[in-house]
Amino acid sequence: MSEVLLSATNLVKRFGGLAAVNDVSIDLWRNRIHAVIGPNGAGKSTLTHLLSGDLPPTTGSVSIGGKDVTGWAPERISHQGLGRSYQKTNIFLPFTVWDNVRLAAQSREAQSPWNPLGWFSDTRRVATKSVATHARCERAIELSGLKDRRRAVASTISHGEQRQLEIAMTLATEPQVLLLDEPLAGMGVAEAERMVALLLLIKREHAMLLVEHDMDAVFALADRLTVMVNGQVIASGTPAEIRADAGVQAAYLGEEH
Ligand SMILES: Nc1ncnc2c1ncn2[C@@H]1O[C@H](COP(=O)(O)OP(=O)(O)OP(=O)(O)O)[C@@H](O)[C@H]1O
Repeated sequence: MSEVLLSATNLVKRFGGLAAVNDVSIDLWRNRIHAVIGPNGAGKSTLTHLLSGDLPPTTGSVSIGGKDVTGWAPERISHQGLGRSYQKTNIFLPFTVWDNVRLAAQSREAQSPWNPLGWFSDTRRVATKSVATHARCERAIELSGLKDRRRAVASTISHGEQRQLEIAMTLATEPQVLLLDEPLAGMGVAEAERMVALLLLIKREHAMLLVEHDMDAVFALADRLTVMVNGQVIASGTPAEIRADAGVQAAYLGEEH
């Protein structure tokens, strides 16, 4: 059954005189992908930072699972059920796929701030203690399609597999809501197709916000779209509604979509 897992209301983020996000409201539903599109500088990344707690909003509110999380720190919001991937990779390249996922899973349990190098020396002891962590890692790796690559060192896997690994690391924290910032960036056609299939699989159990410039992927994936320009929402609706919106065509999409 579909339900709203994250609700953002009238979010505003000002940087000095610039309103990078200007009165944006968005609901994320379980089993639905909500894509946010718009030209460079539209405010898409800033919006995801507001939802994850990486930036506090100037005004407006965010709730997750019905709980008001406005102004909470990112770690606390993560514990409330939000997972996010970043445009800039968080992968530790000298470590294996499995170790990266395990570190991400353990970040969920740690009391101290995120310090992966410190934890790494301790991982063997923690892993044997924590059957639940192990199971979470197994599931995240399997779901993200990396089962056969678990022992590979992250620096040796392909770019597309590294993006799958980021998804696995996010899933290992068992989020209800996923914020994905350009998961297809830099991918070739075959890698992009694999990632689209993966995201369709993952969405069944999650609410997902997708920021992505690859419009073929966006229109293949999104159940709803929000179009931002200069910090403001100029349109929001189904893919068919967005395709037919003359204002969106003029401002962003052009003729091909
Ligand atoms: N920390 C900051 N301080 C000042 N201005 C900022 C800051 N972060 C973002 N901005 C500005 O806010 C606006 C929105 O930026 P944002 O990165 O959210 O856009 P975007 O839609 O994600 O762009 P892109 O598609 O290029 O990633 C831009 O004008 C940007 O320069």
